[in-house]
Amino acid sequence: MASPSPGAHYDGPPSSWITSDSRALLAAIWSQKLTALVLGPSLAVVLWLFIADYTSPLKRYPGPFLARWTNLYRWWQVYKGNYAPHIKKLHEKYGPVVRLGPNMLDIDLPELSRVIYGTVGWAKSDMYTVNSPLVNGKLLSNIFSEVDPAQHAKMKRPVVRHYSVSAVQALEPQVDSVLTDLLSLLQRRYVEKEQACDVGEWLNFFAWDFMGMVTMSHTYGFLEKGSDIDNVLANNVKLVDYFGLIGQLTWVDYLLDKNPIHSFGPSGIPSVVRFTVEKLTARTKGEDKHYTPDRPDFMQYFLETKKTHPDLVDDAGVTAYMLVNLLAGADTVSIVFQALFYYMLKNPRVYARLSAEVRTAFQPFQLAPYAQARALPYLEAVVHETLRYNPSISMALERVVPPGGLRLPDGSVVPGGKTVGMNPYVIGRNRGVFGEDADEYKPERWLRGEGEGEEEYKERMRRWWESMLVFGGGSRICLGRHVAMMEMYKVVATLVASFDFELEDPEKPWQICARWFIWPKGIVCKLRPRKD
Ligand code: HEM
Repeated sequence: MASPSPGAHYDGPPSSWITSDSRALLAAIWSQKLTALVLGPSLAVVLWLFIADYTSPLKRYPGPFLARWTNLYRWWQVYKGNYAPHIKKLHEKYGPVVRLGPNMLDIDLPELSRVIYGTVGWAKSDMYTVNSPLVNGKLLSNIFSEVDPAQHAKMKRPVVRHYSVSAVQALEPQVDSVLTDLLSLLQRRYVEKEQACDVGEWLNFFAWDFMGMVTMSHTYGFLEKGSDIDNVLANNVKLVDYFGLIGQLTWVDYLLDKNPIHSFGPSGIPSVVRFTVEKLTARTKGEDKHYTPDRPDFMQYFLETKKTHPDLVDDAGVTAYMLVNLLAGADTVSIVFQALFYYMLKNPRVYARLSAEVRTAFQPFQLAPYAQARALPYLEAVVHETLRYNPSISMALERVVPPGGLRLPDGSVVPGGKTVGMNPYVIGRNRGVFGEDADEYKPERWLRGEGEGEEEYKERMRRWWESMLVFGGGSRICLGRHVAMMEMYKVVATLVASFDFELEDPEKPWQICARWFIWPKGIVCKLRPRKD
């Protein structure tokens, strides 16, 4: 019998070599090997999952089955785009504490908001680091994304005074100039031409141009163009969605956006970055034609900070503060505006009462001064109710439990190192705080009730605001909340005093996509000159 020589063709042993007995034997050996190969690791994984679940200190907290083992459950809910409403349903099913991941609890206990957001030592979770780019191998955090409380305090200290009520009131002329543009564009394009107007889209253009104006005395030009420019708005949605999605699986960020070989992350908004840097360069060279010292803006405030805190703020720091303003302040306000117009127009009672109040105070096309607008009680009620009912943020504001743990009202203790968070949407609809009708849009709840004493009313308002997390809380509370309030009061009062609005199809609901933000779409209206 010739053995096959190296390199020669070999057809295998003659079939007569393999008897049926040896075939059966071979098959048995292979099936044993396969069984060992497949079943062994599978059993090990199942055992590991069982042990991980059994020994987890969070095992007592209820939640969806898959969430006990993987954050993919949360990722999937974000991906589906109905996050906040879904989490609310989970709380209705499981109670105030829901386990949303192997190490994460979503908590609907407003009485704990002061503890989680208002006490020292509660760091933001690593979800936020997705928001910090990797530069030369180091995370470049910003005032929103920094997770270390001490580092965050260093970033906040130099700029916090520029967001105070008085600093913000000094920006009012900047608001007026963009508001004037909005009014005349709506008048020319829609009222005079009797065309249906996608009000949501225009409020979004306004919110972005407004942030450009208060930040660098120059708009990006969305209103003038009447559309997106360089895909800034579309890419920004991708950027924010990436944060919401990959924030659930932070390690994936190192395979995608922070991949050292090639980044697969979202493209970002390079033209906005370029525009911001150009404006800053022009200002520092004294060549900025749009800036006059009698109309301050945030860039000027931040440049002052560079002088007062040279150890903490350089040009890159000024650019970062400006960019965070744009990214944190445009979409958030735009979403609340859109929700306010949608719910106001869906509820004729609300629209009638608001327009009666506003029209008594302001003439058509009069730019409502902030001080006067915020003195209108029903307008205030509508703004507060919209913030409660439809906060811009759809996800929990995650924090890491400090080493001492978190004691829950049932006596259990969530150990240090675990992640907990409250969702502004869920908390805003908590029946224990806002009443059995918390799921209804009803601005009247913010007015003083019949028979309610002044002190009692003030105490209720204090309690409600303390519970609501629409602007976050404690040392990480939204820096721009006074800016947002000024913008909302002035814009709503001015628009409602100027035009009659009517939904083009009152039966057609808007569409929302709830990931990190609750993106609205489809608020198409007929606009007419104000009748009375
Ligand atoms: C209705 C509008 C707004 C809403 C609902 C809102 C909401 C929030 C929330 C919930 C946080 C805290 C996030 C967390 O703890 O994870 C936050 C932080 C922040 N917001 Fe706003 N925001 C709004 C408008 C603005 C505006 C207009 C600006 C800029 C002028 C702004 C700038 C910031 C900044 C800089 C932070 C980070 C603060 C820090 O960590 O120290 N926001 N915002």
